[in-house]
Amino acid sequence: MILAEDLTKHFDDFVAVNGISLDVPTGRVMVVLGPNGAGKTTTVRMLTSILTPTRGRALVAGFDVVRQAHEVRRVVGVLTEHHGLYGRMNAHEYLEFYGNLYGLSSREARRRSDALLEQFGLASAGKKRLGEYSKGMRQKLALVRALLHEPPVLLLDEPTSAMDPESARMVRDAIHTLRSSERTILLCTHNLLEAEELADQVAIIRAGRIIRTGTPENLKRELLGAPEFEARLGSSLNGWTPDGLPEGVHLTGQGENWLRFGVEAPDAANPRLLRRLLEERLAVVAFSEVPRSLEQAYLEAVAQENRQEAARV
Ligand SMILES: Nc1ncnc2c1ncn2[C@@H]1O[C@H](COP(=O)(O)OP(=O)(O)OP(=O)(O)O)[C@@H](O)[C@H]1O
Repeated sequence: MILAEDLTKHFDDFVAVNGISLDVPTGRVMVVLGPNGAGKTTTVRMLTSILTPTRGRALVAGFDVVRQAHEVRRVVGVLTEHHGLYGRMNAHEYLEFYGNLYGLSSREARRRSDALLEQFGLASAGKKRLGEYSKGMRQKLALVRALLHEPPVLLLDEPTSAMDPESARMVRDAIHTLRSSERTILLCTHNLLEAEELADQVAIIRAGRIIRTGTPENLKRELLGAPEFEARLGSSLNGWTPDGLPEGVHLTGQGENWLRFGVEAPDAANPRLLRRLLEERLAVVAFSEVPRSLEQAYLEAVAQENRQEAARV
C-alpha cells in the first residue's frame, strides 16, 4: 500500500534522505524512528507529494507520488508538524472547508466532523476560534482533519507529541481501530512506548538512511542478543550453582532465590531447562521472560552506527 524505492531528497548539496526503500502492506503500521534531523518528516513529505524526490520513486495506494500527486492527496490523511490551521475559523468552519476540498458535501462533512470531534474530546470546542486552541487541541484537530475523508492510508508525523496522556491514549486507541479496519499507517514518533505498542514493523532512520528494519521482536533479538529468562524459587538456593545446563543455555545471573539464563532457542531449550531445574528439586514458583524494550534496541542501533561512523573518521 505504501511502497518506496531508493527515495532520496537533496536540499542543494545537503542529502536529507538517502535511498530509502519501504514496503508497508495494507492494514499494517510502520513506525519510523530516528534522531532529530534524520529525515523522517522529509520522507513523509515526499510520500504525500508535498516535496518532489530528487531520486527514486514511491507509490501510495498504487499512485505515483510525482506523476499522480492529485490522486495521492485524495487517498492519504496527513498529520504533519506544521498543521496550517486558520486562526480565525472555528473547528466546524475549518472542517467543512477541508471536507469540501475532499469532495464531501457540507452535510456529510458536518456529520463526520461531529463524530470525530466527539471521539477526540473536542466537541465542546467546536465553536472556538482555532487561534485560541492549545497546542494539544491543535494537534487533535489536525488529526480529525486527516481522518475526515476516511482515507485508506495515514501518514502521521509525531501525532501525540503535544498531547496530554489521556488524549494520547485516545489517539493510540484510534490507531488500533484504524489498523483493524485495514488502514495502512506510517507513523513517525520519538515515543518508544508508543512505537512498541503500535508497530507491526519498525524502520530506524539515521542521517537519511534506514539503518535497521524489522518487527520490534526481531530488532530486540538482533540488537540485544538472546532473550533472558528468570526462574523464581520458593526457597533458597543454598549455594547450589547450575551445571549441566542444556545446549544453548547459559547462566547470566543469580541471587538467593532466583536464577537468570540466556536462552538461544527458547522453544527447544526451555522445556529441557525446566526439567533440569526440577531434577535438582528446586521449587520453581515462576518462570518468565525478562522484559526488554524497543527503547533499548533503538538506542543500541543508533549507538552502533555512531561507533562505526567514529571508526571511519
Ligand atoms: N526545506 C529544507 N531546506 C533545507 N534543509 C532541510 C529542509 N527541510 C529539511 N531539511 C533538513 O533535512 C534534514 C532532515 O530533516 P527532517 O525534518 O526530515 O528530520 P526529522 O527526522 O523529521 O527530524 P525531527 O525528529 O527533529 O522532526 C535536517 O537536517 C533538516 O535541517
